[in-house]
Amino acid sequence: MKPNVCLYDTTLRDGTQGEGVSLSVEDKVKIALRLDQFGIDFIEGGWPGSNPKDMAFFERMKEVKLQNATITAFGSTCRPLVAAADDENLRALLESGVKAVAIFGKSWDLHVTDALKTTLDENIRMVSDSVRFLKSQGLTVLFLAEHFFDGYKANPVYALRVLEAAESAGADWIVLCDTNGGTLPHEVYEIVKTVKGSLQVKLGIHPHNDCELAVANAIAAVQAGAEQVQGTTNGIGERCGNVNLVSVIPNLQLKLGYSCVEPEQLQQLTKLSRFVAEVCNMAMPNNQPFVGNSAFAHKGGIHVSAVLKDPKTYEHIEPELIGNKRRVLVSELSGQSNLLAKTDELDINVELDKQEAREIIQRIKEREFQGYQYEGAEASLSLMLLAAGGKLEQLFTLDSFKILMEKSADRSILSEATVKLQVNGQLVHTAAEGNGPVNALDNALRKALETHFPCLAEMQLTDYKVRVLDESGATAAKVRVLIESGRNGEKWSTVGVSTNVIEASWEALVDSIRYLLWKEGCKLSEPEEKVEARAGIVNH
Ligand SMILES: CC(=O)SCCNC(=O)CCNC(=O)[C@H](O)C(C)(C)COP(=O)(O)OP(=O)(O)OC[C@H]1O[C@@H](n2cnc3c(N)ncnc32)[C@H](O)[C@@H]1OP(=O)(O)O
Ligand SMILES: CC(=O)C(=O)O
Repeated sequence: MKPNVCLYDTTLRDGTQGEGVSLSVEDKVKIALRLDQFGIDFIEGGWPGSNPKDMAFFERMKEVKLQNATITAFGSTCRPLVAAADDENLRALLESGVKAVAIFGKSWDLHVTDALKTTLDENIRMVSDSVRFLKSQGLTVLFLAEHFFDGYKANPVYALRVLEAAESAGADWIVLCDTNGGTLPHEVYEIVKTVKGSLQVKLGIHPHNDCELAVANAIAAVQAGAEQVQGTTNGIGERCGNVNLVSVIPNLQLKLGYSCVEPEQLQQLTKLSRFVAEVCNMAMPNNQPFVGNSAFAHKGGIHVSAVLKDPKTYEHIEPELIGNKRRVLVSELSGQSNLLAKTDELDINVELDKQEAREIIQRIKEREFQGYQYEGAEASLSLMLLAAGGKLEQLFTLDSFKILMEKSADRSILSEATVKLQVNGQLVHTAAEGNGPVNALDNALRKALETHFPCLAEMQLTDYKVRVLDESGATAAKVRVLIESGRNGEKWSTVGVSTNVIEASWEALVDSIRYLLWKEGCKLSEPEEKVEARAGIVNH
C-alpha cells in the first residue's frame, strides 16, 4: 500500500507571483473555500508581513470555517543579526492567527554570501532560531529550503547542515525547493533519496516549471520518499510557474497508486481547475493535460472510429475519473464515425445511416476547403444535420438587405440596416440603426422577427471573431466570421464565410437565430392580426 501524499496549494501566495495574476481578498477566500472542498491539506494564504491585502485575507479567514484544510501563512526566516523573537516578519506570522507557518531560508551558500550578505554560520543561526521560536509559539512549522537542489549541487555539506539545523530546531516538515526550476528528474530523485537517508523529518518538494519538468520532478521526489507536494492550481506562479497540482494529483493517484484525495473529490478536478482559472481571469489552453477542453477531444477519423469501439484505444484514462468528458470533433479530417458520434452527442434526434453520414462529411470537407470550420461552430453543424434529416423548418427567408454608413464632419459615424424578409408568407420590411454595420443588421433582423418569435429578445451576441483566410487577397480576401450567442447561460456558436465581411456576418447571424428558434421548437402559427400589429413594420 502506497502512503498518502499531502497536498500543499500555494496558488494564493506563489501563484500570485505569476505575471498578470492579481487576486482580491474575496477572490482569495473563494479559492480557499474551493480548495478546501476539493481536499487540499494545506492552503498557503499569503505573506502577512509583505502587504496589507494578505494581512486582510488572514483576518477574513478567522471568520471562515474550513472542513479539511489548514491555512498557512508564509514568510522568511529572521533577518541577519536580528533575534527571531524581535523579527518583524516573524511577528506578523504570529499575528496572522494561523496554526501553521511556512518559512523559507537559504540553503545555497551563494545566496547566503551574495544575497543575504551574511556568513554561513549566521544563516544557520537564522534558520535554527526562527524555527525554534515559531515552534515555541505552538505552531506547525514547515521549513522551505530555498534553492535546495542548486545549493546541494554546489555545496552538499552546507546544504545538508541547513536542513539539519531546521530539523533539530523542531520543524514538522522540510520542503526541498527547486526555486529556479532548473533541476532534472533524475537529479531530484537522487538528491531526495540522499536527504531521506540523512533526516528523520517528513520531506516535501516545491518544484518550479522553468524546464517544463516540474510535474516529472514532483513525481520523482515522491518516488524517492517525499510525502508532500507544494504547487499551484493550474501551475500559475513566478516566471514559468509552479508545479501544476492539477496534473500532479491524477498522475500520483491514478497512475502510481498514491492516495491524495477521495475518488469523488478527484472527479471535481476539472471543475476546480476551471473555477480557479475563471477567478484569476485566465484563459486555460484547450490542450491542458487532464482538464483541458481538448484533453479527451478526438478529431482524426481513425481515432474516433476506434474510440467508439473501445475508448481505451486512444485515451490514457477515463475522463470521468477527473470530471472531464470525451468529445468528438467534426472537420475535414473526419470519417462517417465522427459524424454519427457527433449526431448522438448533439442530441438532435436525427437518424443517419453510414452512407448519408459519408455524404454529409463530404459536404463538410468541401465547405472546410472553402473556409468554413465546424469545430468551433457546432450550432451551424447542428443546423446542417437537421436540414439533412428533414427536421428543420424554414421559418424565414431573405429577400434582401441593405446597409448605409454615414461619417459626418463632427466625427460621428452612423450605420443603418434595412432588411426585407419573408415570414409566414408575408414580406416584412424593417430598418434599424446600430453602432456598426453588423450591429445594425442584427437589430433590423431581430426587429423583423421578434413579434413572431419573442424568445429572440433574450438572445445576446456574446462574441464576434473575424479571421482573414487568404492574406494575399488583402481587403478582397475571404473572411470567416464566428459568432457566439447566448441566452440564459446557454451559449452556441455559428459560422459564415464570404469575401464580404458583412455577408459572412449575416450568414453566421442567421444561423444563430435559426438555432435558437429550433431549440425553442418555434413554429409559424401566430394569427395574422398580431403580425400586422407590429410597430414600425411595413407590409406590402
Ligand atoms: C522563492 C520565493 O518565492 S520567496 C518569496 C518571494 N516573494 C516576494 O518577494 C513577494 C513579497 N515580497 C515583498 O513584499 C517584499 O520583498 C518584502 C516586504 C518581503 C521585503 O521588502 P524590503 O524590505 O523592501 O526588501 P527587498 O524586497 O528589497 O529585499 C528583500 C530582503 O529580504 C532579504 N531576504 C531574502 N531572503 C531572506 C531570508 N530567507 N531570510 C531573511 N531575509 C531574507 C534580502 O536579503 C533583502 O534584504 P536587504 O534589503 O537587507 O538586502
Ligand atoms: C520558497 C519558494 O517559494 C521557492 O523556493 O520557490
